[in-house]
Amino acid sequence: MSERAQDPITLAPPSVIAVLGGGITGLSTTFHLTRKFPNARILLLEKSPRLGGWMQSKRVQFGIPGGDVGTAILETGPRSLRPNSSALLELINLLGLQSQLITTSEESPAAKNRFLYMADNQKPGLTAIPSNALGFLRSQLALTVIPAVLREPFRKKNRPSGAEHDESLDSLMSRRFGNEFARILGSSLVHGIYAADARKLSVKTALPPLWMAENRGNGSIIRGVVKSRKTEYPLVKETYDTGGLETFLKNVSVFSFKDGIQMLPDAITKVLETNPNVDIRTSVKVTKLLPSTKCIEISTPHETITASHVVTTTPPPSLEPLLTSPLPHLTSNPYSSVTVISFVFAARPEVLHPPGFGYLIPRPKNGYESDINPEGILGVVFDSCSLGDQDRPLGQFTKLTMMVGGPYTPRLPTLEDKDTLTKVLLTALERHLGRRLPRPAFVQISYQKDCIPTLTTGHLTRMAELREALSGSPWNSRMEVVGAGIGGVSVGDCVVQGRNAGNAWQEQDVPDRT
Ligand SMILES: C=Cc1c2[nH]c(c1C)Cc1[nH]c(c(CCC(=O)O)c1C)Cc1[nH]c(c(C)c1CCC(=O)O)Cc1[nH]c(c(C)c1C=C)C2
Repeated sequence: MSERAQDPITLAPPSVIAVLGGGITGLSTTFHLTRKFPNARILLLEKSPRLGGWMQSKRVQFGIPGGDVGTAILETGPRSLRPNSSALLELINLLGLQSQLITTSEESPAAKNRFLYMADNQKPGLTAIPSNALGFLRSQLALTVIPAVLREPFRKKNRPSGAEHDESLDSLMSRRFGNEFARILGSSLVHGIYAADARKLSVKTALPPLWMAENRGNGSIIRGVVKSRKTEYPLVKETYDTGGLETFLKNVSVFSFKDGIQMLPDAITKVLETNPNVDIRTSVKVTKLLPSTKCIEISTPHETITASHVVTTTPPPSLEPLLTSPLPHLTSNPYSSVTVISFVFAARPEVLHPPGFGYLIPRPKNGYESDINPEGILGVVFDSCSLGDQDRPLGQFTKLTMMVGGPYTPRLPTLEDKDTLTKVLLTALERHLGRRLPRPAFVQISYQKDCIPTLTTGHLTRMAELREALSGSPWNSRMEVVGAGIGGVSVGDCVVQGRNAGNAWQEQDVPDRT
């Protein structure tokens, strides 16, 4: 592929598009751009040697009693997907991945049973989060949840001045349901999705239905939930080519693929590799982006590439140092780092833990620096319950994953001292599960640095300002900035951003501002 944009005049469709970043957003972007602009040449640049970003699955082998060998898929990033994103289902359909799906039914214990580990309790232990109102009556959480929910509709409207446009999830939950409710349920939810502190997360970005329910209910979330929400949703619905996957996944809670979640980026890569208009380059570090009226020059240590258009999918903080013309708010959001520890035990799951999704640990009463939960454990996923079909021999061993870090500063041995670290974490796991555990047959530890952005209060306003800056000089709408740090952290959010990338270039190009 020639490095010069063939037709870099304004009012022309993109001729050479550079996509920066080869994670799920970059791959989805490239995939959809090839469909949108079949005549454009597309260059995908990734700084690391591999594509797929945080989606990384590995099949490991280990000994099981009787001298046999077991095999299991271990994930270091997202491990399962929810069927609530039409863009994701469409991508799976277009890639022909249906036959590779493994699913967890909504009726299975993995979907129904979720637990909290209440580290602050006098007798700490796992507590089930009830799945219905009746369940709460008998739950340990009854005293926190039931009065809070019953009282909420009668609490005065209390959104404070200064929070008219956004506030943290913790702040909204505390105002409406009380501090304990927010600490226990709000913090756990945010640990499980963002590995972050709910006191920093923008509720309007992360949980817009909650924010809208309060508006609709004239100050009460419960009243808002009960009230019709017809008027808030767009009347025109996008159409997605899902090939009937919605029906196939109708009663499915989560799903993955036979060889793990990495099958998704791998399948996109395979399709792109056969497209003569696509050039994928890994281990290429972009050092500078220089916009002009007609193109954007992309510098790497070895060459300068001229693109008519650019989509950058890398984390916004890593985009900032590349820019010769600054863009606002790229460094506004902090990122969470998580240590992911996968354990495989040569014992059946029902012997080691209750059937279910796993458990989350709420923020300690005295904060993240307190002595409660010194290991900084955010939660543990019982993978065998939802993803056991990936492994052999079926049902004969237990796979679970512990997540550590996020807003905590874990007091733990270093990663280099794997044996001691494993021992400390196993002791904590035994404490949580209230039982002795056998020696693990396999342990994998991986440190995921800056893997999830915390989209902090005011995020949506900042992103509107960023878009505004990109539409003006010198970028003139030639560059789009997308990805988890911009448009949402779920895999569905990343895929939909890739699907929408370049939509503005389709209709018309920007007027010449020279
Ligand atoms: C590395 C740890 C991660 C934690 N959260 C995420 C990662 C990669 C990202 C994430 N997890 C969930 C979502 C929402 C998905 C959606 O709404 O469609 C996101 C963006 C939910 C979730 N949390 C856990 C699981 C198994 C899932 C389902 C999706 C997935 O596989 O990621 C478990 C879990 N994740 C984290 C913790 C601390 C945790 C504990 C039980 C952090």
